[in-house]
Formats: sequence, C-alpha cells, structure tokens
Amino acid sequence: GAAAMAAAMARTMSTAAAGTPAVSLDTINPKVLKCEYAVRGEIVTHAQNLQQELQKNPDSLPFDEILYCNIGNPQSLGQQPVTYFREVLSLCDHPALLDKSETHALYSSDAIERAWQILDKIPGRATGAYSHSQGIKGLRDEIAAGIAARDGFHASGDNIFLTDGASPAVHMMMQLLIRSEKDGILCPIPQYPLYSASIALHGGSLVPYFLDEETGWGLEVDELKKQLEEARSKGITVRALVVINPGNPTGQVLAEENQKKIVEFCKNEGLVLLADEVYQENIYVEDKQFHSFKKIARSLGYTDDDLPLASFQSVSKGYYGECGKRGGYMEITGFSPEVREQIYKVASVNLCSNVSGQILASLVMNPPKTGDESFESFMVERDGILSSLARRAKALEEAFNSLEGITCNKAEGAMYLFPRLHLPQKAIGAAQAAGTPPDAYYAKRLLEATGIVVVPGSGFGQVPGTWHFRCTILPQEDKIPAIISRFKEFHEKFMDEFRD
Ligand SMILES: Cc1ncc(COP(=O)(O)O)c(CN[C@@H]2CONC2=O)c1O
Repeated sequence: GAAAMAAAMARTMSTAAAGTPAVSLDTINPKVLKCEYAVRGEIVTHAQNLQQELQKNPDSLPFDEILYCNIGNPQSLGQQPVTYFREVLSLCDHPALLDKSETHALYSSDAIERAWQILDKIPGRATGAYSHSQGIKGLRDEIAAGIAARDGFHASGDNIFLTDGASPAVHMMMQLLIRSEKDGILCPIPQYPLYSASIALHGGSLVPYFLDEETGWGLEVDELKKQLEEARSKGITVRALVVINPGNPTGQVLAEENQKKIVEFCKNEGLVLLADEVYQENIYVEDKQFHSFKKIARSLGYTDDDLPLASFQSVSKGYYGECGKRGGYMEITGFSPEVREQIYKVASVNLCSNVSGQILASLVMNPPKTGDESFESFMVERDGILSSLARRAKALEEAFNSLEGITCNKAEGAMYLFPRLHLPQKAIGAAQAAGTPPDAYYAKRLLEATGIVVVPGSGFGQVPGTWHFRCTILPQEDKIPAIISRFKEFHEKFMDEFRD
C-alpha cells in the first residue's frame, strides 16, 4: 500500500543520496544484458566513429566514405521507394488533397481511387486515430485477400495482426510461448539475431539446428530431429520451430519437398511453426520460387485445426524496402480461439501499430494489377529493383568466390551473402592475440582498410571452428565494382600478411 510505497521511495532516495546510482549494469534485468543484436553491434559503432573522424578531417583514413553493408536497409543506400505506394500513402496522410482539383495533375487516377477505397475502410477516414488492436479490419481483409491470391488457399482477416514491422510480431510470439528457460525454440544456425535476442529477452532457451553449408545451407529434418531429441534429453520443452525462408544471412530458398517434410515434422512433434517470410519477394534464381508455409500446410491437407502456424511478413524487404515505415503482419492459424484471444490481449496493450505501416502492408499484398493506370510504371520500378538486386548478388558472389581462402554459397534470395573465410592459422593467432573472434578481427581490419562494414559470422552463429561474415547486396549497382576492387585489394594484402 501507500506506506510500503513511501518506504520504498525513502530507500531509493537514501540510496541516491548515498551516491550509488539507482540503476547500474548489475541492477538491470539480466535478460537485457544477455541479449545481443550484431546487425547493429560493435563493428557498426566503430564504423560510426570512423565516419565522424572522416567528417572532421577527410584525409585521415585510406578511404573517403563508409559503405554500410551490415544492414538490409535498401533506401539508406539509395534505393527509391515505389511511386504508387508513396502516392497512396501521401493521399491517405493528407486526405484534404483529394478535394483539390490540382491533385489530379499530380497523382495517378488509380492511386487517387485506391486512397479513397482505403479511407473508406477507416472509421471517419481518421488515419490519425488509434485503430483496432489487430489493425484496421478492412486492411486486414485486403491482406487476407492478397494471401489467398498468392497461395490459392483461404485466408481470414481475423487471423491477421498488423505490426510495426515483423520484429514486434516475433517478440509477441516469443512472449506467448516462452514460460521459462525450460522452454526451447528451435532456431537455424546461422540465424537472424532477432531470434536469439528475443529468446534471451523472454528468458527462454535457443535450441540450435545447423544449416548445412555444403548443401547450399540445406535444412535437413534429421538435424531438426537430432537437436530436438538432444534438447528434450536435457529437460527442455521445445515449443516451436523457426524457419527463415528465404534465409537470412544465408540466402537459400527452400525446395517445396523440403518444406513439406518440415511441416510434417512440426505436426508429428507438436511444434508451433514460426515461418519468417519477409524475403518472399526476393528470389533471384530461376529454379526456385517462394512457397508460403501456409500454402504447403494446406496443400498437405492440414486445416486451421491441425497445425499452429505463425507467418511473418514485412514492408521492409522485397522490392519495396520501406524499413522505416514499420509495416508488417503476422498471420496466425491453428491456434484455439482462447489462445488467439490472449494474443489479441497482448497486442491491445500496445493499442495498435502505426496506421501508415498498416496501409503500406495492404498495398504490398495487393499491388497494382494489369489494367490499372499505374500497372506498367509500377512493374518497371519493381522489376528494375529486383533484377538489379539479382545482378548485384551474382557479382558479389563471383567476386568472393574468386578470392583465395573464401568460398561463398549462392544468394538464391533475400539480401545477403554469407561467405566463409578459410583463414590461415597465423590470422587466427593474431585474432586471439587481439582478443576477438577471427571473423570479427577480419571485419575490423576490412573496415579500417576500406570503409566497408560487414557483420562477423559470430553475430549469426556458425558451426564452431568455421568463420564467416555477412555482406548485403544493397549498395547501388554503380558502386559494386569499386566495392569489389577495394575488397579484393584488402583481402589479398590480408592473406599475404598472414599466409602460413
Ligand atoms: C529474417 C528477418 N526477419 C525479420 C526482420 C525484421 O524486419 P522488420 O521489423 O523491419 O519488419 C528482418 C530484418 N532484417 C534485418 C534488418 O536489416 N538487416 C537485417 O538482417 C529479417 O531479416
């Protein structure tokens, strides 16, 4: 009661008065301390420091700009937003524009029409109001229609939760499933460190399954089973399986047959399937295409009652790359109504996701169609971006593979390459002497010599004793040759310095 509160306040005051800080590293939540997110980790901080140095005196370093290849953030590297999406978003943000005659000279007629359709789904056309905690119903129905058109199977707007990017949706599912460190989540190694970070923040256990680099980062069900049984033998209750398809950082696109085995595995082992599909529109090879796990499950005859599945999508990737707009969703199927009610309750604590992101998610899942006035120009922008990404992926992959001591699997999809470093023993020794993992040592040396920022493989996890780094394929295409030549020059000097 009040007395206890007053006593606690008094104690806090006295602590502060005594000069010991009220909050210090040993008095914050240890789960926060345990959490790590290498995509914006220490190599990036070092790069930012170097950038400040460059600003102060431009000739201080052997390069004139920092090239951030650490994060899948296309528009920070010059990629342009899709015109149609921005037309509709801007009209929805300022509906008064729709009443002005000049607008028709500035905007395509189908963007104006689409903006009206969207505003008519929002009570009072109030894009500045809180929405339903799952997101605006009309937009969720639009997204469900887009999912159904993509997969050929029914989807319901009631199963959609619109979120500020896919990240909060992943946190929500970890929060739902993890009761203690005795609960485990099967995650790919290498993995996108949102997963290890979220599991740590929620006090669960990461149960690793290793992707097979020798088979193009293959996901073998035998490996899943082995890791599952090992975890269970340690008293871990494995709750869910995370699959990232296309893969980050590894860029593989799963074969349909493999996906069927994964769904059967989850069904047989009673696991929730967490399907991270944010790169579903980033496919660069002819012999693969994206199949959602929802489609795979339905094509195997599993219905809404058979398999708990959460599918994550985002507006941050694809050809749209609208990372800063914070749009995305999770489609949850196969959960009981009362469990879904609990997920809704947690979503309601944050009230709702931002409405612009909601609108954008509905546009991404229902882009212009043939016959729409914007269709041709939209397709030119879309195909231009995707074909350029494919060329950049191939150019960087070939460059890495051309170098002594580097092997690199093809980026079939997503936005990254994850080359393997076959480092000489002398380089390993130098890294140990510097007190850093060999791949982090290499990344730091690369940054200091070239200004190129990559993330060490240790930030994603890797088979012990192997070393990698992750490099995005995102610098604008005309910069790629310079990056390749700068990288080659550094790498050849590095190998000369440390060759055994
Ligand atoms: C596999 C995967 N899932 C989810 C997310 C979260 O995206 P949003 O919250 O923006 O929807 C990312 C972001 N990619 C990170 C960010 O940039 N580089 C990365 O590896 C991702 O790569």
